[in-house]
Amino acid sequence: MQSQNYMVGDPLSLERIRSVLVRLEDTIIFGLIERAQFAHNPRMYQRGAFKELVDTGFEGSWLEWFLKEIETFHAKARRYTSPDEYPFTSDLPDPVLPPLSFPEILFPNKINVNASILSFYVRYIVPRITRRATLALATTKRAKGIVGDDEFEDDGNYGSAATIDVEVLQAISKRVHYGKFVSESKFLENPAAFIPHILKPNPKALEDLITKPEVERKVLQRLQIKAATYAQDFSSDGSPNGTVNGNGKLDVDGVMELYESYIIPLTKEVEVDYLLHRLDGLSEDDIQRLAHKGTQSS
Ligand SMILES: C=C(O[C@@H]1C=C(C(=O)O)C=C[C@H]1O)C(=O)O
Repeated sequence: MQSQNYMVGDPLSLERIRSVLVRLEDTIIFGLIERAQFAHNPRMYQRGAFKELVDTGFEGSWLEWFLKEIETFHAKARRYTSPDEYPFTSDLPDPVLPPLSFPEILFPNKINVNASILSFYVRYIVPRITRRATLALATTKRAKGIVGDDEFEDDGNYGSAATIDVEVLQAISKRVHYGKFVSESKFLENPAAFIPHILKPNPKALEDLITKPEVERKVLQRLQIKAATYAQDFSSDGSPNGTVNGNGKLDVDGVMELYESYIIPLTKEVEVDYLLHRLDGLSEDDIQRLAHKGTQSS
């Protein structure tokens, strides 16, 4: 499985890299709209809750089992040989296809923050964006005289909801790990600015160098407009009919929180971690050449 994203144009053009991040906003927002159509279904995220049904000995959650099964197949199709694809599952099988020759764009690294992504998605994002569907379900069940709070958050759509969860998680993972391309681009633009804080590790100084407040402000401004627009319902002639009491297909504030509290900070964490290891294994001469190169690639 080959991602063409970074294979077209200058792979380290910051403008082109950012355009991929912008496009992933749509993928993530529409995935959240789809997930918001189902109830929270907390059982899906409880480790061991389905262990008598899934693989013997698998101690993970329903969602983690879905990830393992889907990523096992995708690994055989060489999805994770691409430098912009990162699995949530460890110990995946080797590809059945011969390796593709990817251009060596990123400095060799083993950064994978998917465990953090899975944690914040399950603990904070799913409960938040499924509130409306969960409330509607509880109202319906109460009207039918069904009692038992734990039932109120469960519509039984474990397969559909997990399928969408995997798609959203893969899009968030790609977006966050694209921070490596951002970092490589910024590093090669001005290696001398970064090298002192790598040789004498200073994560704060590196974070200050990669942080672009104006870019972040525009990301959040664009997201708010996109989420509010996509959250609307549209009448049969295509005209937007807004939202009812601010309730559209999606919790717009939830999307903003996802980016402001999780996606952007984690992207910057990836950028800084990538930079901290950017000189690993290089000789003094290599580093000196980099320090004097400026905007040429190393
Ligand atoms: C991704 C970049 O690096 C940082 C992270 C950003 C983000 O996650 O949206 C935006 C700007 C920077 O603070 C970038 O410069 O485009």
